Amino acid sequence: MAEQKHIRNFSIIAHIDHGKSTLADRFIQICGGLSEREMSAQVLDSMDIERERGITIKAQSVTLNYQARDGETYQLNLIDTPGHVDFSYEVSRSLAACEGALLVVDAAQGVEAQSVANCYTAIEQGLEVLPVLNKIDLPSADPDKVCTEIEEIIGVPADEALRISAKTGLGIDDLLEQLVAKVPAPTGDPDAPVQALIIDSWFDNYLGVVSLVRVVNGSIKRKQKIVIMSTGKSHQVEKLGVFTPKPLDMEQLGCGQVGYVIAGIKDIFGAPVGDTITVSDHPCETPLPGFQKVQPRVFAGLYPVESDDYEDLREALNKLNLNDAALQYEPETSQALGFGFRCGFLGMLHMEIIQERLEREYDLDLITTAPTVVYEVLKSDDSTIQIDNPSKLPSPNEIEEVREPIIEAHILVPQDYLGNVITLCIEKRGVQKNMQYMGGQVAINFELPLSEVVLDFFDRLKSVSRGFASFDYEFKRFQAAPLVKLDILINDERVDALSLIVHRDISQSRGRDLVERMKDLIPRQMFEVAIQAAIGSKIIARSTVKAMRKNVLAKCYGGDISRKRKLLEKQKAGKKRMKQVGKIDIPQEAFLAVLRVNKDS
Ligand SMILES: Nc1nc2c(ncn2[C@@H]2O[C@H](COP(=O)(O)OP(=O)(O)OP(=O)(O)O)[C@@H](O)[C@H]2O)c(=O)[nH]1
Repeated sequence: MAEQKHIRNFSIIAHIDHGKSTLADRFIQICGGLSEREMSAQVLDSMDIERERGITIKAQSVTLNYQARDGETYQLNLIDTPGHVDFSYEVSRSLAACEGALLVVDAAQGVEAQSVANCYTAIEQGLEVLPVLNKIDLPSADPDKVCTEIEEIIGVPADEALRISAKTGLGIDDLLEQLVAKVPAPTGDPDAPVQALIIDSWFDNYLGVVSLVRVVNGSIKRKQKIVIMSTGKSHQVEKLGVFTPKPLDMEQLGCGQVGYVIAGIKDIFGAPVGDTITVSDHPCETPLPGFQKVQPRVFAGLYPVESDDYEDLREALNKLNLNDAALQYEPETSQALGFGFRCGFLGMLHMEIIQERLEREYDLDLITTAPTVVYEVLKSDDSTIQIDNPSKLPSPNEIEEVREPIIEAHILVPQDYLGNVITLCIEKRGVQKNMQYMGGQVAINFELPLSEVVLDFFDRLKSVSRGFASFDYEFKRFQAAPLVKLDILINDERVDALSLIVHRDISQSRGRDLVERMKDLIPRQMFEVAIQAAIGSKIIARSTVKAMRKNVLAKCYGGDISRKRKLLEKQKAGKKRMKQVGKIDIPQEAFLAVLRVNKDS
């Protein structure tokens, strides 16, 4: 087991695509964690979806042994952090297990808003931050300029920043040396009562709950009785060890180490993230501080296409929630969609990922309603309520005012695209707060309604700046605005799952766009379908889906039953991700039509 003074716990902070995974792979290669063949796939991104989307979502760790130039062998624990703006809360979680962080900046792209935010988190948590310039092999790399940016925008000295190429391997040895020299060893007390922080937990069908922990004080041994402090329950440690990145079982996890603990916990809420583990024969008195609870910002309804899948959906959400504390859900019923869950997410990417995981890992077919933010409503009786579902907005005579969430966006953009970005923010009802020129980049702050940001702001920002602008945001306050509820009626029935809350000034055009788009999305039925948009009792737009001319079954002449069944099955397959509302089949796309309307308006 490594001596405490030879342990280095660190994370890599980087904006998406700046090369974090490539660098991690390079470390693993140099330290001999995997064979050439095993290196073929990037190892830190462990979930399928991550690999496909090329983004890192969940915190993972890898333990490496590095033989340094001073002749000593160091144990390097690399804790992975996600790079997308939706997941910044997971960054602070990973950083809590570290003494140092490598701030990796693409030497051709320069500093981006997300890495600024994450770097501040690292500094706040008292970590030693080492700036590193990556992709130095690219002809477009401008390391001097990027060094200036790091100093001006982030405010960390960059004169000793190493210039590396994670791709070619240039400078990686020097970087490992710098890491060992500058990142401090963990300071815990090996003789104190055990305190281990749960950084991540996930559910394994064979092993039960697997937790990634950072041993802060004392040490945990195999077979020992541990206690999960929040539940007070004790369990015997069956296995513990480190990821190399393959799991490597050990006899004990020493003070300062990061590794996994498996203690036969079958209850999926048995070892929550942020909780403290101690041992039963000599327990500690107080738990570690844990993590701040995160607030979901975007809400949507998730409904099984087949109502029989409801319990499976609940079970799947329970399991996902174990290592994704940001995911919130509670049962909800919709007149149109039946039984489902209202789920809270950090942002749109988070929502898409959860939906994909539910469908892929848990084999569920789901309908998602259009995402919405939380509104605060001051009612005429002076009470205040928060609503996360537009259909719950009280009727206008009960409402004194409706308040929407306002965020402050911090945007970094090269000067050439500044005009486009400002135009976009103003279109999204933004109010400019601040602007500062730094090197070739401009840092601007805008206050924006969150509802305008969650839908497509990120994509639009990328497209108007050719991918160069980056942003980060924080919640500011609720603010009154003239907001109204727009209802959609299908054949005179109000479909609660299609209601949305919009700004009064654009409600007319939004309603018209929406019914037009729905007309194209709802397939023809045996009868005419009228689609209407209404505000209160006033109809503001209407469109019609014409009746279908032919009946598929008519072809069967009522005779051949097997043929008929085949046709029906074919139809059923085509019906996937459709929901029958009344007598009408509505496809998934129609529920999300509002997202696209937003893009064009
Ligand atoms: N030329 C060059 N390309 C690099 C270098 N390092 C990484 N890349 C490339 O940059 C792209 C992004 O690298 P990744 O390592 O996947 O980026 P990442 O930061 O891990 O991205 P996330 O996992 O989404 O956070 C890949 O196509 C890499 O091959 C480098 O030093 N030089």
